[in-house]
Amino acid sequence: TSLATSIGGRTFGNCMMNAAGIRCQNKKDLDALVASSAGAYVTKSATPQKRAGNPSPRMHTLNKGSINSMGLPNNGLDYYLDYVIDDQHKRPKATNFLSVAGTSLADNLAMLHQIQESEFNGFVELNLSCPNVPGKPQVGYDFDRVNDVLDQVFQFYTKPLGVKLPPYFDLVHFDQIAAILNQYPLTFVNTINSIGNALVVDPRSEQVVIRPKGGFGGIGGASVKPTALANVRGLALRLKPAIAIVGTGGILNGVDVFEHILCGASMVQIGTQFGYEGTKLFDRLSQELKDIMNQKGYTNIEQFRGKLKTFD
Ligand SMILES: CC(C)(C)CCc1c(C(=O)O)[nH]c(=O)[nH]c1=O
Repeated sequence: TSLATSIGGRTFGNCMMNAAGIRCQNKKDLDALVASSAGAYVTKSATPQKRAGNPSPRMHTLNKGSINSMGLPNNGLDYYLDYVIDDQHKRPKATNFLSVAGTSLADNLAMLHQIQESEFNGFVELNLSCPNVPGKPQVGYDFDRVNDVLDQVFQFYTKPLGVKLPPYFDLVHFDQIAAILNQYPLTFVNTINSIGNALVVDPRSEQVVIRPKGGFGGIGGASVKPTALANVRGLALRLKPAIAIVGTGGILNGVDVFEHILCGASMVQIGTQFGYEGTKLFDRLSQELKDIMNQKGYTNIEQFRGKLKTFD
């Protein structure tokens, strides 16, 4: 039973990896991912310079979930670029993911130019949940802006690149974002990022649970799985086959991985649950997925990827 997958002509021994932002901010975290049974790793979304991020408490644990407003704490692009290039020398057959989230278009373009000129040969994951011009929603919810960003990026960026999308909740939005993405030579689309600007209240203290943004933050974990599966499926049905789908959101068990793949995901990412369980999560999920595949008579994921049935 093989959990291998391929994206953009690269093969991965395991179709599971971490989601950007969780246990991937420093060398120690990334080394643990390299040593784990995860098929790849992605680095914490990078900005040009190191950032401290928001004041704590900025992440709160929920029952099987999380809310966060971290504020992009990261060690800066140079730190992650050095790490992935060093790792690529050590493990030339592996494909590493480098996440980028500039707080402006200029920052994103500057970082992508630097990566383009470097010897990095892995995948860039461009985080489109990054902020936009004031008065506008995040880039991922401003379709003209998405088009503009990708148009400018692909004027010069020739290495494999994917985008990390926020969740959409309207079928017309699936149509609109897919129509834009299909115009570009994207290697993958990663869906979903946390469900933005949720609010968790502690009825005992009568207070919100995180400090930044008056308590508003992104939700991850079990409660987002139906939205995540809808976005994986909605985009799988609309994107050209050359654009692979990375499924993220609500994965706690092997059956959740199976469902993401059934909806069309070629790779899955785990955030919240990976945060709680650490890298042994990948051993557990791999065994659980293999057990499900054995019960169903599948020997590889291509046999069921995207094969979700409807009633008609
Ligand atoms: C939300 C941003 C801070 C603009 C990007 C980084 C990010 C964060 C974060 O660093 O707060 N948290 C998420 O759940 N998803 C993200 O993409």
